Amino acid sequence: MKFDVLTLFPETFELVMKESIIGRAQEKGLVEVNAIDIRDYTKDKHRKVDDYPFGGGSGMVMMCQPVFDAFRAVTQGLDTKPRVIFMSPQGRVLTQKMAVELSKEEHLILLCGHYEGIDERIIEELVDEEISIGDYVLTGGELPAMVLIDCVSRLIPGVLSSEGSFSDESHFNGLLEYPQYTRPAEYEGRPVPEILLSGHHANIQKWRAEQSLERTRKKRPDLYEEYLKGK
Ligand SMILES: CC(C)(C)c1cccc(C(=O)NCC2(NC(=O)c3cccc4nocc34)CCCCC2)c1
Repeated sequence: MKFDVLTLFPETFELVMKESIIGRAQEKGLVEVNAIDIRDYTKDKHRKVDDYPFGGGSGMVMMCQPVFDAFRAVTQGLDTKPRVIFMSPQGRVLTQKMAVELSKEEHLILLCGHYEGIDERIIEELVDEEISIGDYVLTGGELPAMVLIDCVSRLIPGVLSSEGSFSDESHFNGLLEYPQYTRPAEYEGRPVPEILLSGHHANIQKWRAEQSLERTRKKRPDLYEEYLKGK
């Protein structure tokens, strides 16, 4: 899977994307993350990438030319146009189901906005779909792009070393995780549920399944509904 990220802050990606599982996945050649600096494609002698909005208003808007030319640089020579995703508050909110779909792509181009936004003609012409990571105000699309890369990369075979455990991880079946404990068995007088120390694997699995269901029903009734529908 190749991610080409069009951004004004490529160094942010280099730092985050070489760490942890994404870094290892890149070393294994399973995932490639290229941060493309939109500013490298500006034709303006002052390397301008933004300008005042037509119609007035506060803030600046990202201009067409640098983004169009960065896009062309990434896609030139390719026989198929990769799927272009604009990380945007106006997009469909990212879910695990969408991540599974995206993980089947070979090559994704992610576009990150900044300032007050991007010129609409970029969206009309280049963008296939807008995806949001959630309803809150952010400074740019960079963190959302890293969130998308993280959740999609984990789904690529070979990226997660413990592939086996993935299947029983509760988010795989859409439920919240059961409570987790580790040593010591009693911490400052606080015990670990007996069942987990019993060694009865069938009972432990049953208890965990009940805990996942109960927690999801209580904390995320929306996910619980989804789960019941999917059963
Ligand atoms: C109603 C709501 C959602 C609170 C809202 C309404 C109006 C504006 C924003 C907002 O944050 N504008 C700033 C902006 N955000 C994002 O890029 C962004 C935000 C959230 C999730 C995202 N997922 O991907 C990208 C995301 C970064 C600078 C360039 C313009 C977009 C938010």
